[in-house]
Amino acid sequence: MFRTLLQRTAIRGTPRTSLKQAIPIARRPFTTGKPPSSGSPSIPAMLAVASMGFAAYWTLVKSREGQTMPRRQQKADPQPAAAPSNNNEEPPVPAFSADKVTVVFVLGGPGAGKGTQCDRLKNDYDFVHLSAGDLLREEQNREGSKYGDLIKHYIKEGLIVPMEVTIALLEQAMRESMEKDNKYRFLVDGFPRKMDQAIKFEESVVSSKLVLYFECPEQVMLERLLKRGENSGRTDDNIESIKKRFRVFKDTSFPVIEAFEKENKVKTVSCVKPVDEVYQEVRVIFDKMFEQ
Ligand SMILES: Nc1ncnc2c1ncn2[C@@H]1O[C@H](COP(=O)(O)OP(=O)(O)OP(=O)(O)O)[C@@H](O)[C@H]1O
Ligand SMILES: O=c1ccn([C@@H]2O[C@H](COP(=O)(O)O)[C@@H](O)[C@H]2O)c(=O)[nH]1
Repeated sequence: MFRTLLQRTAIRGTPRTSLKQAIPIARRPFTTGKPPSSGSPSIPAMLAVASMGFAAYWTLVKSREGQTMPRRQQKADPQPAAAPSNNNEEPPVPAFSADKVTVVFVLGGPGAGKGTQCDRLKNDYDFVHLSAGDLLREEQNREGSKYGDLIKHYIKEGLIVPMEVTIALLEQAMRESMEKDNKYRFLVDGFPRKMDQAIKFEESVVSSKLVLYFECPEQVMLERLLKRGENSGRTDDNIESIKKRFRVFKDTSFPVIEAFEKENKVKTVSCVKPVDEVYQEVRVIFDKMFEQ
C-alpha cells in the first residue's frame, strides 16, 4: 500500500517548469561526455557556449524571482483523484479539492511548541493532527519498512527525508481520515520544511489554507528540547542533533515560511509565553477562520 502510494505520489506531481528548471540547472554536474580538448576552441564554439551559459543563467534567475507557491486549479471532488495524467506538459492535478479539504501547515523551529498547540486545536476545532515527524518515526519503526534505516539516519542527523516518502505518508494518512472517519480538516505539523516539499504537496495533494508560524528564540527552543530529551526517547533530542536541526531550520525551512508570506498565508504567533497564553492567541486566529 505504502509503496503504491509512494510511486503514485512520485509520479503525480511535476513542479512547474520554471521552478523545476532552477534545480537541475543549479545541480547538474558540468560534463560534455568528452575529454577536454587540448587545443584552443574556435570563436564560434566559444560564442555558442557563452550564449548557452547566459541562457541557462537567465532561466535560473527568472525562475527564482519572487519564488512563491504555484497556484493550481482545484478539482471539485474531495475524494481521491482519478489516475493522474501527467506528460510533463500538463500541470498536475491535486489529489483533493481545497474547497472540501482544509490543510493548515503548522511551522516553527524545533521545540517551538507546534505539537503542544496542535493537541489543543484538534479537539476544539475538529481537526486531525498529522505530525510529519511522527509519521516518519512510525514508518521508521514499521516492521518491513524499506525506508526504516534511511529515515533513522535523516532524523538523527536533523536532515530532511526525501519528499516523496513524507508526502506519501501524509497523503495516505489524510485519505484514511477521510475514508474512515469522514474528517476533512488537517493540521499538518512540521511540514513542509523545504521548498520542494511545499511545491510538490500543493501541486499534487492539496493547496493549504493557512500557515501558522510559531516564532520562538533558539535559546528557548534549546531549553525545551533538552528538557523534553530527558524522557522523550527521541534520537534527535540531544545537543548535537539539536544544533543540526537549528541550522536546517534557518537555512532550509525558514525560506518556506517566507515564500508563504509572499502569498499572505502566514499568521505568526510568538511561542515564548506559557502554553495557555500562546493558545489564546491561536484561538483568535482560528475563531476568525474556522467554525468550531
Ligand atoms: N509555551 C510553552 N511553554 C513552555 N514549554 C512549552 C511550551 N510549548 C511547548 N512546551 C514544551 O516544549 C517541548 C517542545 O514542545 P513540542 O513538542 O510541542 O514542540 P514541537 O515544536 O512540536 O517540537 P518538534 O518540532 O521537535 O517536534 C515540550 O516538552 C513541551 O511540553
Ligand atoms: O517533513 C518532514 C518532517 C520531519 N522530518 C524529519 O523528522 C525530524 C523530526 O521532526 P519533528 O517535526 O521535530 O518531529 C526532523 O528533524 C527531520 O529529520 C523530515 O525529514 N521531513
